[in-house]
Amino acid sequence: MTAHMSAADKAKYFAARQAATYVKSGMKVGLGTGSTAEWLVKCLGEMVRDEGLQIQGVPTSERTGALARQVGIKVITLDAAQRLDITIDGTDEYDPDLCLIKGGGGAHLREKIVAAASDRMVVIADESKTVDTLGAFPLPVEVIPFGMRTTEALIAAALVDLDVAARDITLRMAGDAPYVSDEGNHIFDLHLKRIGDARKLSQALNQIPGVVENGLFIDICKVIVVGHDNGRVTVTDGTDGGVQELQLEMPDTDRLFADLGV
Ligand SMILES: O=C(CO)[C@H](O)[C@H](O)COP(=O)(O)O
Repeated sequence: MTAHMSAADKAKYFAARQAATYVKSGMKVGLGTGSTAEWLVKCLGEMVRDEGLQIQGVPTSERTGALARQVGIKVITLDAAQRLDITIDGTDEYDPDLCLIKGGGGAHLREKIVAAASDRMVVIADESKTVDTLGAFPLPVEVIPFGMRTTEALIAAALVDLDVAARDITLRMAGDAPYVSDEGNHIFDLHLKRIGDARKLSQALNQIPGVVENGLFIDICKVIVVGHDNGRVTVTDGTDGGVQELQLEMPDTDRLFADLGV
């Protein structure tokens, strides 16, 4: 049977494969969460197995930790690592200034803590994640369960004074129950359609008691690696604005799936 890889999967895989080249032996690496980051973890696992790459990984979620161990990456805690050389993670949106919305996978709290502890955050994505202005993707806001409806009311009140195009708030669900993050919290998704001032919004949200962290990543991502399904990869360096275009070889999907165990 021929292994099938969707166009989106190919794009994510190429971004991950290129970003994996930044990882060198001896590094402490933050491992992101989501379907794009999973390709990265699999690529790094293959490098550990086949090339003797020696790294220590700090996962940003329980599910990424489980996958990292499964593919042979040594997993340590953030406190054991203290400082990381690099974090590679996916995103839900990125704008021309490399500001992000993350948290579609419900892991933005740990993702932001890990990214902030890293010398460099590299984001991997496919083209569908690019936007001129953030906000089409609902902005996740993690809140503690205690008094969460009161916190929601404070969020709604704060939004009135902010430059956004819509103000709907929904509680993220997992089946019939509120979604629970790895930290035991819940998530409100803010349907804003367009965020006029992401920095101001982020600061306003994080000042509300009960809010733990929002999904806006501002001035954190340094490099974005965007994959295309034909193997083209665009690397944008946010520090100097440099753009590099690369062409990676198409994988033999049967061999790739066997190698990466997908
Ligand atoms: O922020 C995230 C998880 O909290 C993910 O990076 C984001 O949701 C992108 O996921 P995917 O790579 O599956 O599109």
